[in-house]
Amino acid sequence: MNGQETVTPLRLGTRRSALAMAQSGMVAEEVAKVTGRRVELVEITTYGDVSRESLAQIGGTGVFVSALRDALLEGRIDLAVHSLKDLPTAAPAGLLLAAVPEREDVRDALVARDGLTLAELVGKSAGRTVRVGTGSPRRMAQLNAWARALGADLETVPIRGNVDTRIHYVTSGELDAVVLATAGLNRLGRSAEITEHLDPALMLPAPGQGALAVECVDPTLAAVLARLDHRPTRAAVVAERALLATLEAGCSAPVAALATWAGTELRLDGVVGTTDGAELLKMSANGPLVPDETAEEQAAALGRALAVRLLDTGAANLMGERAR
Ligand SMILES: NCc1[nH]cc(CCC(=O)O)c1CC(=O)O
Repeated sequence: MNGQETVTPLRLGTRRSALAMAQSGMVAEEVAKVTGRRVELVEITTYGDVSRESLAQIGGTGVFVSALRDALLEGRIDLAVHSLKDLPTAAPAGLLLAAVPEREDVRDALVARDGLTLAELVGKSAGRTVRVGTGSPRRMAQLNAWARALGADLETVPIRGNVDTRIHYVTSGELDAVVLATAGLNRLGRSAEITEHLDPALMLPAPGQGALAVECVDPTLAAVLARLDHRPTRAAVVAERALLATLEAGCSAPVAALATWAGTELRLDGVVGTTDGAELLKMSANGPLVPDETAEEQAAALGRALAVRLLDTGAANLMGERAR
């Protein structure tokens, strides 16, 4: 007996998808190490998992998160693991973002037929439309903008579903390629199926992509879970999410954002566009971050400032404009 069996295990709430289970399993091991407690996974079905409607119809990626948050607030679980990019920028009162562990690969990945890259697909499909599956307006906007600039005959096809379902569109021959997050494929041990890692210059990732969020309610538990926090990752995603939150208040066009570190400088790239790729606005900002207790607020200020510049430069006029 090591004594661990006598204390109640921590209940870690997770979605049931293969990706969520893989992510939660990894975090559970780390949580067990820092808390010295056993961790059991509690599977929670979210509306996003059972509905086949498009994410836009059912209210965005927040549908994956709200059932887990309800379980936390009702005390049915002690902590929850989310993909940070699915986490709405506004959190209900009482929830603590206890840890943002070190980020995985941030890039989007192409899984294409015959091992091809995007450029090869377009080059080898003369006279035929290249069909690329993605349900993400952000990915559609950037793929379509890329194709327009090249005069390439490419069509984005809205698809949804888990990683298996999406890759099956390619293996079945229905689509030429699909775009997925590299991080998800890596965590599932399926990186070998990636045929191209898309350069962020072509396909800027979603705010928070590749990062996880560990949420809980109990401040004592949060203080222990803070040992899983990776500060450079947290500052980066704080900047990206501040940009997203500010843009969400000003327009509803697709948004991409990526903060990267160069020494003590945080560089933030942002993209806002129209889904058809006819307009794509790209801007970046740099901030030397002082690594003190205000680092997160400095990162957030960088994100808000870039969002305001994007809005002033035309993001507010893009399709889907909201009154402001
Ligand atoms: N929108 C669903 C979602 N949420 C997080 C990931 C991947 C893992 C990550 O970005 O951390 C995915 C799948 C995808 O975009 O291919």
